[in-house]
Amino acid sequence: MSDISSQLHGGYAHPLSRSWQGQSRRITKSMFMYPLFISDDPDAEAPLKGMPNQRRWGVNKLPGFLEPLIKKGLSSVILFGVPERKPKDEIGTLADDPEGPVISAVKTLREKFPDLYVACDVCLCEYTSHGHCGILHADGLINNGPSVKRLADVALAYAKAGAHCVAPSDMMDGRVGAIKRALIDSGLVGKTSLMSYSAKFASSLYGPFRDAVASAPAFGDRRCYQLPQNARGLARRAIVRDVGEGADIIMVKPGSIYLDILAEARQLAPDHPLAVYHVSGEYAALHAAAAAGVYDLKAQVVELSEAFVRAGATIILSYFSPELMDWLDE
Ligand SMILES: NCc1[nH]cc(CCC(=O)O)c1CC(=O)O
Ligand SMILES: [Zn+2]
Ligand SMILES: [Zn+2]
Repeated sequence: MSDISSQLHGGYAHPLSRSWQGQSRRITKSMFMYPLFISDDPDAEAPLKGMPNQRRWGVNKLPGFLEPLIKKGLSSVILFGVPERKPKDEIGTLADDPEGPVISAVKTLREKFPDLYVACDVCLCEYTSHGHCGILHADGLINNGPSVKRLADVALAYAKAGAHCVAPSDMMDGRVGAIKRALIDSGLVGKTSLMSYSAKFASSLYGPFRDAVASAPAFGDRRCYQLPQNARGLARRAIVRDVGEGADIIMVKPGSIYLDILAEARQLAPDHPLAVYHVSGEYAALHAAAAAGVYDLKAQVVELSEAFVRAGATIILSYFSPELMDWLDE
């Protein structure tokens, strides 16, 4: 009954997650999941310097911003919290603050937009004083055990608040199994999808995101937990591991320059929805290149989306989601 491998319902509890179980070769609006930065200032609508057209949104401003996009066909979002008012600490206490940005936004969005699929990124780096994705040993190295326990608590708090999907991006070993176990033990496993950032590489393409959420590590880097750029083998092992630990959706990140890994993920997890994260650095670079006349932005974004789908993606996390709701009508 409570075995991890027997839990399938959470992966298709929502009409949208049911649609992702097919493997369309065509780009559709329902493939796009829009990443949103949520401030703890409820009235924020602050432009982000490295990411044209993106903002840090306060909970009060979010419904007005999203309503027209949902009317045009936006069907899913993924939330990242940005605490600007309360102090960060060593263990990321603010991550599951009941009055914090993510939990408030989940509740608001579930109430205002009953059909919208709401995913929550699960990580500690936005909330820790040191900016790392887990809890640290005294010597500054990642302490995997307590990190996994803390991340499972955070994921559970988001699921309890109403998230359709929890998505751990921290890269600790064993967190997918721990989160699945927490969902089973709390009775939420049948309605909450678990999307794992399985093959997330230590990339130079995350800079604009780290500026947006103020999550750059205060010292060191993330190379001891995110995957080495050359690591095809580790990526394959992580994908297989996360399938075994009960992930409902597998993700590869970044997108464009990891298409080979995406195609491998499709082979290794042929029966799972497969997500690709078209990350902040890719987004910023596309805007810069289009502004320099290298190509037409829409043409290039649609071409890239074709490439993601051709390689096997069924879900695309993209900051271009708002534009795509128009472009895919044309
Ligand atoms: N856990 C942090 C996290 N979650 C998503 C991104 C990057 C997303 C983007 O660049 O758009 C990052 C940055 C990082 O790992 O440093
Ligand atoms: Zn992180
Ligand atoms: Zn290490």
